[in-house]
Amino acid sequence: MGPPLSPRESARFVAENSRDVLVDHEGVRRAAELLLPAAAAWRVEQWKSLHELNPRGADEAALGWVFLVDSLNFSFWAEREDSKCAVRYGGTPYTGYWALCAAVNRALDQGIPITSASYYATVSLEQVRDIFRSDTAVPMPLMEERHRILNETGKILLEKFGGSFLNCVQKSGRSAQKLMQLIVKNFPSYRDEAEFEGKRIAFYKRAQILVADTWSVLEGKGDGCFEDISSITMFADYRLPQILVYLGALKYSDELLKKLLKGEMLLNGDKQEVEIRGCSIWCVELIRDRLLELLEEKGENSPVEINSVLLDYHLWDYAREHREDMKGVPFHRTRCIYY
Ligand SMILES: Nc1nc2c(c(CN[C@H]3C=C[C@H](O)[C@@H]3O)cn2[C@@H]2O[C@H](COP(=O)(O)O)[C@@H](O)[C@H]2O)c(=O)[nH]1
Repeated sequence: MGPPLSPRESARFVAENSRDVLVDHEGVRRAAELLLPAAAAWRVEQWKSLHELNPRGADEAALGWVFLVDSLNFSFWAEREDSKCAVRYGGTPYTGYWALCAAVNRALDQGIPITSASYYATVSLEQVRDIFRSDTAVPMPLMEERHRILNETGKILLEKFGGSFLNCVQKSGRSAQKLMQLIVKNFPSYRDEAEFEGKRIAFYKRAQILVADTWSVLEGKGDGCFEDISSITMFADYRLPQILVYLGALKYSDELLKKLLKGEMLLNGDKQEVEIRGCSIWCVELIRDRLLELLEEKGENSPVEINSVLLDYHLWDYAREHREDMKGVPFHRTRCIYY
């Protein structure tokens, strides 16, 4: 089997052959109109200014933080919405993805060098359980997998990149695509691939968000000045499909919706799981295209930066802020290390 299709081509192929998930083109246009006012204000600097747990710096340590966090950036959803893992940091309880960031910052404050490859390459399961411990009775999911990934990833970073993700970034020669390929080639836990209708496809969600967070922590400057950042697609997680359905840009068949409302699990790689993820990526590509058209029509001359990364970030934050309103729309439950 040859190399997989790129995430964008994989998304197009899935959307063209999907049966249980549909991109609603009228919904795409409405979503773009709804997002247009906010889109004019999107800036790469918001990754820091809007999120207090993200690193302030743009140095090697900040890159080490991003690499560690994105190596563990998966599967935070709780079996029951009313009892979930939470990590208190600076007096605030954080849940989901933010619980991971809070636990990393808590460890660093306690003098545990959790972002150093020489540490996490040999960290023990007991130490990992303690570092990522929840302040509720519900632990963070997939703790054993997180431990295995820390050891595997740390060892590879030491062997191939001198223990520094900055070295990996510098090998990419300011190309987002080259950095993504370096990541999936060298780090097995990032190989988010599948088979669909006889073709090998790839969504590379964690590799793409790692490239995006690298671009963001470096504020699009120096080693992070990727001239092809616009070629990175949205990150196919379990939150974005939920908000795309909520906005009416994505539609599920009655059969699939019934399954999700019952809370049935989908296996990573299942046909319906691939359709949800692939159609979500394609849907965001189309919303991005429509936003660019609308800005063109408006003759918007302010230096607006519209790409799928900033659109994804905004939709993800929007989903977090509108959790209550979105309660009626189910997210798909898949337990895996890829998203
Ligand atoms: N598509 C997309 N998926 C994202 C993120 C983020 C956070 N990204 C950084 C970028 C902006 C902020 O500044 C953050 O620093 C996490 N996730 C995914 O969501 C899920 C966790 O959800 P919940 O259980 O509700 O916390 C899980 O699969 C996680 O991998 C994103 O931005 N886009």
